[in-house]
Amino acid sequence: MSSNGKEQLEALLALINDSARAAMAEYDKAGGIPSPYDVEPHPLDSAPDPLALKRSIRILEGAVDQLRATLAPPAHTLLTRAQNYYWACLAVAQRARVPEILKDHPAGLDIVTLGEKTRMAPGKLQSVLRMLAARSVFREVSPGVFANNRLSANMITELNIGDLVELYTVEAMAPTTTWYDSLVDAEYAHSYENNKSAWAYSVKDTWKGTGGFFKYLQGQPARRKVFGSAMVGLSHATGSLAAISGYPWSKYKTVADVGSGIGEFAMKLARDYPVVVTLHDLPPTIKDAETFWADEYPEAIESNRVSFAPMDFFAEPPAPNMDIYFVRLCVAYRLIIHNWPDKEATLILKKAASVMAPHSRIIIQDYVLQNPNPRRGLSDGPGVDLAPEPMMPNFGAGNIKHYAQDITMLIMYNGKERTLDEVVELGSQAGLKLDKVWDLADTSLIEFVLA
Ligand SMILES: C[S@@+](CC[C@H](N)C(=O)[O-])C[C@H]1O[C@@H](n2cnc3c(N)ncnc32)[C@H](O)[C@@H]1O
Repeated sequence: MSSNGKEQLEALLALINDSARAAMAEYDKAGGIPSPYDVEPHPLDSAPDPLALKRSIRILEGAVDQLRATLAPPAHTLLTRAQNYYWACLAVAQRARVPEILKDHPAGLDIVTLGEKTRMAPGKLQSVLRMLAARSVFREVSPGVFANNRLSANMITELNIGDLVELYTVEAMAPTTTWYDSLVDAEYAHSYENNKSAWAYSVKDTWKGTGGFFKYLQGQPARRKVFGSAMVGLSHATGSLAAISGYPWSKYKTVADVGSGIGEFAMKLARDYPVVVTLHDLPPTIKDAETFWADEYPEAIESNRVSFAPMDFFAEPPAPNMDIYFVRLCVAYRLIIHNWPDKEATLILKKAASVMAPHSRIIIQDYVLQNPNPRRGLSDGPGVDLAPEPMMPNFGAGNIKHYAQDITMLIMYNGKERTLDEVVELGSQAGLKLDKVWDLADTSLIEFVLA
């Protein structure tokens, strides 16, 4: 037992106090400090890159979790973690569109009316909503009467957080029920092929197609729509739009977004900078992208600031920059490399390296996993922060999204999140060398040039 336990807990308490006050100051600057009983989103909820807030929350959540795990009886902690039905209740509320139903009822709706509107038994729905209200999503304003609050109201803004919740609680959670079976199955256990993931195992008796999750999605227009929309929410929730203001895009003219999805990031980029963007993705997704741009930003199509180039990034390189005036080819990979095991990820990078000009850069935007126990005094790499003592150097639960996303990638694709060293190694296999890391608190931009 540590003799300086008291000192360490006092230090954690001080970190909690300081980081909470720093977070309050950020809210104060942006329209006022929120109350636990707020019913509307705060202006800062939709800010694209609240970096300072995220840096404070990373310390606050990490320190609170360490303090709770130290002081609570272990059996209590293990039981509450094992009984984490929270995600399943979120899935029910989102799929039943409860936040939407409550939107025009600020005083709340009784559970019988909610049951009628969702076609559910009132008693069952009440258990779901009570569980969520106990963790600050929805508010039980009087017994059996539920209203939206700031968190549930955030599920119905144009940031598509509701669809993000649906993607993670439906597609990504379903395979966890047979995850262990896949980990010990003779055919699946030791394979890192994309089509031998825990997700592939979970659908092997029901889906007759071949390939992994993305191949499956191409034949599922409704689920593909949720996926495309959820990526907008993911960009926001991971703060990845910080890449728009956190990188000197004005130095560049052309951006090929490989595995662009519907091109929501590229659209924001094209609105903020005079860049010409090329979207690369599988053919059905590129069709969805064309519709999305025609609806949202037709001027970019009319002025040829966007082109839609269907491709398979394992089979073909991205479009080489054929306009010789544009000497810098910016090839942006966003949230893509983590979907793939090392062999495939290297192949994607090699294809791009083969068409790079000397000034071209490859930017990988991803979480960078930190070694949980690096020696103090040694950073994980240029631009990667370490947590203050006595926190775990990787911020522990303050960075839990990174480790959760690592598990999501493993379950869905046999992919993974990587440490900086692992990403640099992938790059070097593809003939690239690291130029710079841009730490955006949640994600990082890892910038490569030709070796
Ligand atoms: C996680 S999503 C990321 C989308 C977008 N970059 C973003 O950050 O919102 C991965 C994308 O890779 C695309 N993709 C998967 N396999 C592909 C392949 N073989 N060739 C091209 N695109 C592919 C998917 O269709 C999907 O749009």
